[in-house]
Amino acid sequence: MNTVLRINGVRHDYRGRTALRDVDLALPVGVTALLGPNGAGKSTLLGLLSTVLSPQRGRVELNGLDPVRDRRRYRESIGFLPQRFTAPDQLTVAEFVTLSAWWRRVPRRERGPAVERALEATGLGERATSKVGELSGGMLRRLGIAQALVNEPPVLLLDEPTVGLDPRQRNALREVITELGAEHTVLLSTHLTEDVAAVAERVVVLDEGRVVADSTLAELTGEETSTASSLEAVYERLLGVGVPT
Ligand SMILES: Nc1ncnc2c1ncn2[C@@H]1O[C@H](COP(=O)(O)OP(=O)(O)OP(=O)(O)O)[C@@H](O)[C@H]1O
Repeated sequence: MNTVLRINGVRHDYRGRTALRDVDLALPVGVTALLGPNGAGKSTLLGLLSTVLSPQRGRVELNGLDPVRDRRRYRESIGFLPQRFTAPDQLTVAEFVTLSAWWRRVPRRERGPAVERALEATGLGERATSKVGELSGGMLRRLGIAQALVNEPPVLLLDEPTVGLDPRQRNALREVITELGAEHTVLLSTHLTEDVAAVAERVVVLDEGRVVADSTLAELTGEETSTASSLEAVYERLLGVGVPT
C-alpha cells in the first residue's frame, strides 16, 4: 500500500472531553470512507488533517510534510470541503473558483486552465457563468469540491458531502467522488452506508474517538462487491447499536 497520508498516535481533547484517542491510520490513493455515529470524532479528525485544529498529541504526515513545520506546503497539498460549505451568492461559479485558485497560489497564467479542469472534474463546466446563489444544493457541494481541487492537491477531505441532497444529486456527487479517487487520496466522512458502498475502497469506522475498523470494504463485509445492507450489518455489530442516523 502506497501511503500518502499517515496519522500516528493522534489524540484530541476539548476541555476535558476526549474526541480522538490514539488514532493510527495510513491512507493510500483512492476513496476511504470515514464512518461513525454522531460524536465519534470524524469532524475532529478532518479538522486536524485540514489544519483547522492544531495537533495536541501524535503525528500527521502527508508525503513527508508536517502540518506544523511545513504548514504552507502541507496546506497546499490538502483540499478541504467543510461540512457547512458556503460561497458568496453574487459571484459566478468561475469567479469563485478563480478566487480559490488565487488563494491556493496557482500561478496567474495557470489559473484559467486550472479553473476549467476543476469545473470539468465536478461536472460544473456548463455552469461557469451561473451565480453561486442560483445553484442547487448538489451543485453548491460540487462547487465546494471544485475549489478544493483547483490547485490539484494529492489529498481531498470531504466532510459529509452528501448530507441534505436528493437521490439524484447524491448519485451525481458519488460519481464525481469515485472519479477523483482514481488519482487522489480522498477521505470521505459520512453517515450513509450507501455512500460507502457506492464510492469507497477502504473504510475506517470511528466510535467514541477510537478506530474500531480499518480495512478494505471487501475485507470488512467478506463480499467482493459490498452492499449498503451488508455494510450496515457489520457496522451494527462493530458498534453494538443501530445504524447511524
Ligand atoms: N468545539 C467543541 N467543544 C467541545 N466539545 C466538542 C467540540 N467539537 C466537538 N466536540 C465533542 O467531541 C466529540 C467528537 O465530535 P465530532 O464533531 O468530531 O464528531 P463527529 O463524528 O464529526 O460527529 P457528527 O457526525 O455529529 O458531526 C463529541 O463528543 C463532541 O461533542
